[in-house]
Amino acid sequence: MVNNAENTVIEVQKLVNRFGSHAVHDQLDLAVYRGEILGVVGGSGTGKSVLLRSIVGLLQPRAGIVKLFGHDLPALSDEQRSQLQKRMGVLFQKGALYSSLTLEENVALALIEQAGLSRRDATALAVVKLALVGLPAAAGSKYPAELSGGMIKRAALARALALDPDILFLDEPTAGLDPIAAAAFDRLLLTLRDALDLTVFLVTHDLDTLYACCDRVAVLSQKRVLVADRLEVVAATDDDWIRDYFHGPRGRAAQQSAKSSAQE
Ligand SMILES: Nc1ncnc2c1ncn2[C@@H]1O[C@H](COP(=O)(O)OP(=O)(O)OP(=O)(O)O)[C@@H](O)[C@H]1O
Repeated sequence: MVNNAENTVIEVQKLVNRFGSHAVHDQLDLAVYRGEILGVVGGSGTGKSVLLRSIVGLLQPRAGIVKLFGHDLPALSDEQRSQLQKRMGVLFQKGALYSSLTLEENVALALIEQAGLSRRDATALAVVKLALVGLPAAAGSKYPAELSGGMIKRAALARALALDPDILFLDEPTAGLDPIAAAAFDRLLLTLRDALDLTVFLVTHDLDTLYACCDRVAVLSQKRVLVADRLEVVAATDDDWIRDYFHGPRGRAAQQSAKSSAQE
């Protein structure tokens, strides 16, 4: 697909975010295209999560424009904004499931609160969503504390997908998972993107995920997007952080592992 204005689902222009005197973003530009998995990387504190929060409307930027599906969020009425926000699903960094609710109840709650479904319908749909992310039926009645990190991430993903969003935002979904669970999550993400025609905004530190899943990678540095392009173009960019990240021992291992998988 050719990336152009027609298939741009997120457009960020001249974004400025600041906390007190600490500038996080200054004139940041970024476009996200329909159907892609965009990996967002950068050193710790470069503002990846703040960017995510600005796009989904959880944080009011100091300046700049954030357009979703061509609509400028602040220009919309509350009702229009809330309709648009239903087209986005978010999986936050810590999974953020309610510990006092079972997985089924966690997913159902999103459907009750955001789509106004009855408890019965919401529970029936929650069962489907949990199956969609590959969880066994028995997991639905379990509490988060009873499950592995990988299963919790899947349940949080089921909740992010509860309202059938067009865009999925994931904040470090494989953080804290062992390599096998992380690779399984990567494969699930690719399958779901294709099956559900999703666009994915993926904040990650995980080099294996970048190689396994991402169509493009955006690097945050010096308060802006330094480069947003295919992985090989990004990895060849002349920048100290990029060199250390992509060409350090972990970067080389991830690249090697991606090559071996492609040959299998
Ligand atoms: N609500 C807030 N109030 C004050 N400062 C904040 C707030 N949210 C974020 N920051 C600051 O903004 C900067 C960027 O934070 P952000 O969480 O986006 O970084 P990040 O790139 O996602 O980092 P990491 O990779 O470590 O998760 C950090 O210095 C953080 O302390």
